[in-house]
Amino acid sequence: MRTVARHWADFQYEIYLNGMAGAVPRLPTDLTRLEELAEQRLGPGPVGYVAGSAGSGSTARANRSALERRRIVPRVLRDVHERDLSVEVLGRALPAPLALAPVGVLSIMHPDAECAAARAAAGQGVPFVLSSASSTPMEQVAEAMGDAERWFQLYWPRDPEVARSFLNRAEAAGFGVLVVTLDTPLLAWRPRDLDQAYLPFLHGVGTANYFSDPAFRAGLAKPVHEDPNAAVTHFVGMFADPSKTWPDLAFLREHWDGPIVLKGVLHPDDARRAVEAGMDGVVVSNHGGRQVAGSVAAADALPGVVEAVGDRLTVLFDSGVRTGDDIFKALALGARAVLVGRPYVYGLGLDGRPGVEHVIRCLLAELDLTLALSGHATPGTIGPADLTEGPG
Ligand SMILES: Cc1cc2nc3c(=O)[nH]c(=O)nc-3n(C[C@H](O)[C@H](O)[C@H](O)COP(=O)(O)O)c2cc1C
Ligand SMILES: CCCCCCC(=O)C(=O)O
Repeated sequence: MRTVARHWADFQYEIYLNGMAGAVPRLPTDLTRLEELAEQRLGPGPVGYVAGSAGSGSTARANRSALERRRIVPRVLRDVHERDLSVEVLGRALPAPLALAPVGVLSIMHPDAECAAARAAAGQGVPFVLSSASSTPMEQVAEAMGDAERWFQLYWPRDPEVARSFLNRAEAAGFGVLVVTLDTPLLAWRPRDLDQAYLPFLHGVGTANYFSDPAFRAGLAKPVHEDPNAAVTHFVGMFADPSKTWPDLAFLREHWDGPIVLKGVLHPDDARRAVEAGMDGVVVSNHGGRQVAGSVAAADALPGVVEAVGDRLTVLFDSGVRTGDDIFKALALGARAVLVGRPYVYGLGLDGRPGVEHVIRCLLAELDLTLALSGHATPGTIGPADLTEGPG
């Protein structure tokens, strides 16, 4: 089950060695600088879609301040010479507690889109979570990844035949974990997209899994290429179903053999219901602040969910992770692993597959060093005692 330990911090030495030969990294190693660079190079439409969040952005800001407010209390003299970031998640041996979050429509950022991001993840051994709303059909992404660890994110289609078809296709294409996103039964009020009237799906971008799906196409009067507008309209009506309730999860359990993880859980009672429904995990997430404006910060919700179900479910975390120390803090609050969204999307936009690799390597090198400098040799020894809450 265990993976061979990788020396993530070696990336630091690689960078310095390259520097002796006159080369500096193509992208900044402070990943918080990527958004601005991406906006300069790619323009406001696509980057506005990626960077944007719900309402005035208060949830996205709260995500950051909830992580920044928590401070690591380093320990010394603990023999951190040999380190191993590997963890077991949902029965899978991962080289580090990190996965790439499901992000739709990656083709707005780079023509190689999901395949480039998926190859980068595969090369680093990090799971890639493919969005239902990808610009590339799931089978093509699977082919790009070989045997590498891949999970499929479901936007639960209104039509059960389409839902069943997605699950069958994902299973057949080797996606091992189903991540069901529950926080987006409707698209939130997102002023940055509204002000630019920019929504790629309405142009048939990010609809590849639907337009390639036999059950979806069976609902169209004409083939997609003959009437693309009708296909888009069908997609908009199909994409999600706000009338779903907890008992509906039985359908997914019935049609998916592997682990099922519910994404977008913030309340301990919802986490308890996930246990009752036979789910395997939850992602404590507020969708990177893109859904409920004024929502609780994901890092503030994490301890309550861990306390409620941490001994019965795998608790994952996302929303606001930008650095290795953010990952450390999420682990200290009880997450088993974290998902990262926007940083890798900016890396993709700026440099394709190498840009995504850069982001993964920076995050994990920084995590490795943070672990060592805080007195830990493995993620397993990190806990709440490693954190304090600083002022403001
Ligand atoms: C442009 C964009 C598209 C997204 N698309 C999806 C999606 O298709 N499915 C999904 O479950 N989450 C989606 N998310 C949310 C991410 O999975 C994740 O929860 C969020 O990005 C984490 O926050 P972070 O960006 O601060 O890391 C999207 C996020 C962004 C930024
Ligand atoms: C109408 C399709 C909406 C897909 C939403 C993708 C997403 O999760 C996000 O933008 O956030």
